[in-house]
Amino acid sequence: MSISPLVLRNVTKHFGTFTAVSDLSLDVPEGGIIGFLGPNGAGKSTSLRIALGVMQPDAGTVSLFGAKPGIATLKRVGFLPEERGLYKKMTARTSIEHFARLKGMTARDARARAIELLDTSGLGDDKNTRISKLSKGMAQKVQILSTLAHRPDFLILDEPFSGLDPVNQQILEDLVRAEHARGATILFSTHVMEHAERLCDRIVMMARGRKVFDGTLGDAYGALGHGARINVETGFDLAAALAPKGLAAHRMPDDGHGDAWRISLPKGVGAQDALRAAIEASAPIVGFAPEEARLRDVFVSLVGEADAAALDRSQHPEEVA
Ligand SMILES: Nc1ncnc2c1ncn2[C@@H]1O[C@H](COP(=O)(O)OP(=O)(O)OP(=O)(O)O)[C@@H](O)[C@H]1O
Repeated sequence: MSISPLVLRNVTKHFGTFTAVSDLSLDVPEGGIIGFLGPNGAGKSTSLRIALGVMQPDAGTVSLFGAKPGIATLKRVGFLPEERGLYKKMTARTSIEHFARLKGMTARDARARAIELLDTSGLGDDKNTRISKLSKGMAQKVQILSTLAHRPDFLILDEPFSGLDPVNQQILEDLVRAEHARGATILFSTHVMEHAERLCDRIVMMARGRKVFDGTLGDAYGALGHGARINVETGFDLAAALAPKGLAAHRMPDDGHGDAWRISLPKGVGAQDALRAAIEASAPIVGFAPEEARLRDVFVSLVGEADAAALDRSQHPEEVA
């Protein structure tokens, strides 16, 4: 039987009186590609640091490839920390070589691997450019390539997509898929649901230090089922109006047409039934659309609109006044 790359059991971490991670248990199976989701401050980075032994938990246990995190097990891991950092005087190529050699690759293999990775990631022309002369996004790509240069069995990436433009996010998604196809197990944190929807076979959702969901994408969508979006005139409480009819409604981000609500449809109930129920409840309807479940909706249904709004602010920090 294969050993799980990572098992956390009942991990808790306090900073003073604040609980950053609360009773987290997590199993990362070999060959999985797992998205660790949640808004800023949910406890994702702290959990990943604990997983790597960078930080000790106040309670609970960590098992990395069946042992406490240590030199031997960490060689099998590639870790992209949230705080990015490369030596400014090194070039793109020598940076990757440097990290690959730290993980035990020979000088020759590290050099060949660095060149191959830079060529396939659109940085072939910048092999010999110093880090200080690269754009922020390019430097981030170099750091990601440094993380996976030694062909680790387990890649842990903390917010790998943040700071990259859409083209480079796509390149990174392809790279993650290629690493997964090579056989690597992947755990990455993100507050952008779409990356998880496209890449993951399993997701773990965090909010305020607690795990609120752990399962496959199918489980996540199944938990919510199909839905309908109903917009009503501002101020009308659709949740209260539909509750007596056995339908749950959650507030969605405003889309410019009154207040938007998502109705979760139980098995056997169609979107038209929800519309009929809203009409019967005298809801002042201004818009209606049947909807497939999205991960964000799952998150809203689990943690409520307030925490989901925190997730949106994490995705669009520039929109926060
Ligand atoms: N060393 C520390 N000392 C005090 N508080 C900390 C420390 N590290 C993290 N925290 C707090 O713990 C909470 C969880 O932080 P963490 O970085 O794990 O969240 P996250 O989900 O990774 O979010 P982000 O994407 O913003 O990093 C936050 O409120 C943060 O301010």
